[in-house]
Amino acid sequence: MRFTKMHGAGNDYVYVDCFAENVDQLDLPELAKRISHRHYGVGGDGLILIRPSAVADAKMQMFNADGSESEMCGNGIRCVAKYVYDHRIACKEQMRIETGAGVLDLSLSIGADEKTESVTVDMGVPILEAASIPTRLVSNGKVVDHEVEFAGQHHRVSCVSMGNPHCVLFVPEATDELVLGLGPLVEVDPRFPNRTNVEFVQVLSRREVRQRTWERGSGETWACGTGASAVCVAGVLTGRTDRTILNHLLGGDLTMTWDESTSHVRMTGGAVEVFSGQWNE
Ligand SMILES: N[C@H](CCC[C@H](N)C(=O)O)C(=O)O
Repeated sequence: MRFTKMHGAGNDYVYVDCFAENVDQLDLPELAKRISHRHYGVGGDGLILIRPSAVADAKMQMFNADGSESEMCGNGIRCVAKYVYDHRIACKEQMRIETGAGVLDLSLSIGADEKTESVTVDMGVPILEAASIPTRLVSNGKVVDHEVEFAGQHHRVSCVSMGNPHCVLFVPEATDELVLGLGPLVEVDPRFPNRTNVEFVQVLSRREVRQRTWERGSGETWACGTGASAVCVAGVLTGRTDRTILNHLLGGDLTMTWDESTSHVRMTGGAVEVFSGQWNE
């Protein structure tokens, strides 16, 4: 089976082109675990399948490194768009990609070499109702700077779904103790029935933040696009940041806007193809 390694802001996945490869007989959660392994496999934050779609130019199916499936991946969808354009599956600078969180619109910026340089994704309208995220932190309404106790410590959290669940904590500094210590506890806290992705965010100014991410099913990653979207929304809801921010993640920067008139979140960032190979297991 041929695969391609790609990353968006250092959030790296193993991509399989299912326009060319047949994966029907494979145990996909098991394949995701093995191929993502950084010592025994190709190495990555998970596995993303680029599939034909009946309603869009392509369909993205995404698995975390632990084999669990997620609805959406913001860095992944930019890479899927780049692959679809650069490999001439659809030569369109405006394309639509189907995800577990609906069909999203993407706009590609093409370089002089005829390859995709950056991609803007319309991430849609964030989901804020607690039951739909889902979280049981409150019985109804939004979770915005809500005081919560995790392992005996008090924190303020804001919860946003971008199709997948996020819990955002604004902190003076995103330390290892928080990301690697608290992150895994929040991920599996029973008040998040589907588990959750966790973002630790330092506000640098009203227009600039620094984010570290503990991802559901993959641990710390170098970037998270749905997480950056959730952070953009949470920053506005809590009055900390403007509607357009530059988000510095460990592996690169993402520009985020929560549009006031449409309520849609837009994300712009790079997408990089690193290498291709053949998986022989
Ligand atoms: N890194 C991805 C998100 C993966 C989310 C996944 N860990 C989940 O279980 O929802 C992003 O760029 O949006």
